[in-house]
This record gives sequence, structure tokens and C-alpha cells, in this order.
Amino acid sequence: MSEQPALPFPEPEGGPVLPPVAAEPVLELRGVTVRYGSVPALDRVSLRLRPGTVTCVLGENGAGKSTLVQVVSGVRRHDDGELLVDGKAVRFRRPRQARSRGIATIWQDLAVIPLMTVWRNFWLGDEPTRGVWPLRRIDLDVAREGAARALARVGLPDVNVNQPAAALQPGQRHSLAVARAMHFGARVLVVDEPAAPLTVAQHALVLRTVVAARDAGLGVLYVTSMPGYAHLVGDRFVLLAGGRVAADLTREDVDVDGLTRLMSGGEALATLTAELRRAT
Ligand SMILES: Nc1ncnc2c1ncn2[C@@H]1O[C@H](COP(=O)(O)OP(=O)(O)OP(=O)(O)O)[C@@H](O)[C@H]1O
Repeated sequence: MSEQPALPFPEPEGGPVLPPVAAEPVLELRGVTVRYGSVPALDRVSLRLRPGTVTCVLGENGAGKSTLVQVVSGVRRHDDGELLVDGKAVRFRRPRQARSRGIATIWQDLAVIPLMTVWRNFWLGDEPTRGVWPLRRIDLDVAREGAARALARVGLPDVNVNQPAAALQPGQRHSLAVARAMHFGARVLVVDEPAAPLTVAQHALVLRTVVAARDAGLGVLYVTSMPGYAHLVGDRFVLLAGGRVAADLTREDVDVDGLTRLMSGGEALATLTAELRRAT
């Protein structure tokens, strides 16, 4: 893993616990193609995601980012190529299959149950209990403390877990979803950046969760159209344009200005790459 830059916020509580970076990818795409009719939305896309690292997937509107998220999270099956989890080829038929392999996706339009408290939204039916049936009941103290601790772990230490989830800002809802995914054992975190404009403070919350997940040893796929934010947390940058990988770069290869320039010229770069492929 490359050296991380200074972040515009403090590290998560307790400081980073950097795991040894495993050599084997937890998630890999090999030549994945998805077609809508005859038009490929993803065209032979390959990438590798190792535990404890952040790969940012960047691209303009229509580049294929959402389709990529759908494939790795089991919403859509790929037509060609291979999707591998822990080195084994998988073909998810439904999102539950992806979740059971440890792939947690935080969707753009993520939902909470607004009138339920934050802590109940955290546990959602898996609350810790005490006593034995028929006197078994939710252990309120453990449930509240557990939710608060998990939220602090992703960089949200001061949230009142007894308030209704409706009171949470979009960035805080994102933190809640990531805290939940990490608590319940996710190994890959797929962050589909919210489409709604976020304030800098809200964006900082999203970036904190990315860093917290990375430091806990998850492989993070951070899908965004904002190179500035991506460069703050990414180890690797995969630029999609017209469904193809137009560039696959490490932090050593590109600075934030270069990444921004590449994004604006991504379509032209993809066309050029395709021409070169044809010519060889
Ligand atoms: N259901 C669909 N039917 C037909 N074409 C589709 C469908 N969904 C996406 N596409 C096309 O596939 C391509 C990739 O779309 P995709 O939504 O994955 O891109 P994106 O990078 O996520 O864009 P955005 O940021 O606007 O969501 C686009 O050309 C899009 O028009």
C-alpha cells in the first residue's frame, strides 16, 4: 500500500490499525463485459482489489460506473469475463449472494427507516438479547453502546443513537450503513458515491468511512466522479470511459491534477486506446 496523504479530518478513534497488505486480491474482475442490447456498458473491464487498499473507480456520466457496481453487488449478471472472490469465479444471481460473500454495497440512494432510532437502524433485527425464551429481550444498553461504538469506529463519535434516523444528514446515513456493514463482517466495501451534492463536511464523513474500512483490512471500491476526493484516499485509480478502462494508475503514477486532467479527457483516451488495440 502506498503512503497515505494527510486527510482533512482526524484519523478514526484509536488511530489507524494498518493490517499487513495481503498479496491476493479479495475481488477481481477479468475482462468483464456487460451489454445492454448490442451496446457494451462495460467492455472487457479488469481490476484487482486487495484487502486493506482503496481502489477508486472514476468516470464521467455514462462511463459504466453504476453497471460495475451492479455487477460486483449481484444486481446484474455479467455477460462475458470473470468475477472472482478470493480467487474463485462467481456469478451472482442476486444481491444476497454477493452479501454472503462479504461484499457490502453502500448505494447512492441508501435508505434508513426514518422513524426508528439510529441504534435500531444499526441492528435491524439482529439486536443483542439477554435472558432466555420466553423472557428473552433486547439488551438495550449493549445495543445502544454497540451501535455508538461502531459509529465511532467509522469516524462518527458524537452521534446520539437514540434519535430517529430521520434526523441524520446524508453523510451520517452513509456512516451508519458502513458501520453496519463492517460490524456484520464485510470484507469488501463498495461505495457508490451519493449523487446528491454533499457539503465538504458530509463528504469528509464519506471519506472517513473509506479510511476506516481500509484500516480495518477491507478492500474498498470507491466509485466517484470527483478526482479531488478520490486522490485523498485512493491507492489505485481506475478510469472508465465508454465502458472501458481508459487508465489504471497508482498513487505514484498520478497526482491530483493529472487525475483531473485524465478524467476530462477520458473519452478521448478510451478511443485512442481502442484504436491502438485494433492496430496491434
Ligand atoms: N438499463 C439500461 N438499458 C440500456 N442502456 C443502459 C442501461 N443502463 C445503463 N445503460 C447505458 O450503459 C452505459 C453505462 O451506464 P452507467 O449507468 O453504468 O454509467 P455511469 O458511469 O454510472 O453513469 P452515471 O454516473 O450517469 O450513473 C451508458 O451508456 C448508459 O446509457
